[in-house]
Amino acid sequence: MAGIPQVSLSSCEKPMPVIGLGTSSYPPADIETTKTAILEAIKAGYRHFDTAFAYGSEKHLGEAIAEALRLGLIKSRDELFITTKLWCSFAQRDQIVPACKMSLENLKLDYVDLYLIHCPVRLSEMIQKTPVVKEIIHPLDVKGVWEGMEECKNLGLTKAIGVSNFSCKMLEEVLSVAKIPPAINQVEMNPVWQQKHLREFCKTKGIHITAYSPLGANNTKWGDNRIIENDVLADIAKAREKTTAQVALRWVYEQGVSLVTKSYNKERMKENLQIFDWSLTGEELDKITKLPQRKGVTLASILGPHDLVLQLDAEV
Ligand SMILES: NC(=O)C1=CN([C@@H]2O[C@H](COP(=O)(O)OP(=O)(O)OC[C@H]3O[C@@H](n4cnc5c(N)ncnc54)[C@H](OP(=O)(O)O)[C@@H]3O)[C@@H](O)[C@H]2O)C=CC1
Ligand SMILES: O=C[C@H](O)[C@@H](O)[C@@H](O)[C@H](O)C(=O)O
Repeated sequence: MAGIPQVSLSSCEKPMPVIGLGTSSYPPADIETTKTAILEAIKAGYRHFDTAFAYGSEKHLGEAIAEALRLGLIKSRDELFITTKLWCSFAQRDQIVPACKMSLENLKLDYVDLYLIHCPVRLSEMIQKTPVVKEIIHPLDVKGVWEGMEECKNLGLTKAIGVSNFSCKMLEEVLSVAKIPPAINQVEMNPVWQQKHLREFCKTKGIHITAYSPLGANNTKWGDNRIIENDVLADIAKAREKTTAQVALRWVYEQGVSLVTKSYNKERMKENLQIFDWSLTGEELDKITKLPQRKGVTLASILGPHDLVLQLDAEV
């Protein structure tokens, strides 16, 4: 296996491996399954893990890290790049540092490498089960929330801060108040949702993009088989003796972004790492660029089709 390339982020001294293992599983996996998968992933070479308060996988990941250290799979926690996310129910100035500390407690870590605002809305109730009723959805107080995120970084609770599911418009708002600009915007991106406009915008602002659901989140309630069963990708895969998943992941990587993809299957997680010692031809890239575009994960499909949510979806 070729080594995993790394990318440097703004305002962060630690580089990030360009591929990370996602830990949002459907249906939510139990602790043993998750721990076993993460340990297998570490053995396979993964060093970057993506979790969120909302996934309920922080504790599982924390236990897996502790076990990996006990087993000597890694010598130090510093060898890992760990991302977690501020849930919308804690998206208020004075709740952010405590929410970050709660995640660190779940993870049994002193710091995370990256802390992201999960979604550009605030929920006025502690709720993890979605969709939610419209009365509890509110616009984000961008200034207050970003100050809270900056405080997390200044306190050393996280090495870098960023956002997720933010449009160009929302990013402009963050940039207009930020002392520390967001290092990352984590968004859905794959061959059928290529995010050209957002990518161009982020490039000019020095914000790195991480692609989530690069395989279209097949077999989850928020995704489908539009990538895994895409004929164009399948034809390229056949001709190149790769899998459709590898073609999709390689395409994402070749766009200069990083990616987080989830597999708890030992063979598939290894398969997903085998994308760094070959490349797509100009003709193959061209065919993929021309694929019809359709957003898969909308905020409305998660939070419910409420006015504010639909408005935010329309901005992306
Ligand atoms: N910030 C945000 O709002 C969001 C962030 N994320 C993050 O991104 C991560 C990845 O995105 P996710 O939505 O999980 O979707 P992915 O596109 O990574 O797809 C995951 C699904 O694909 C399957 N799979 C994995 N590898 C292969 C393969 N080689 N061939 C066929 N099927 C495969 C997995 O099943 P199996 O395990 O059985 O292999 C799983 O069902 C999440 O886990 C989460 O950490 C995701 C959504 C939103
Ligand atoms: O309800 C569905 C799931 O929890 C979904 O909201 C999350 O997995 C989200 O897509 C994410 O990963 O950030």
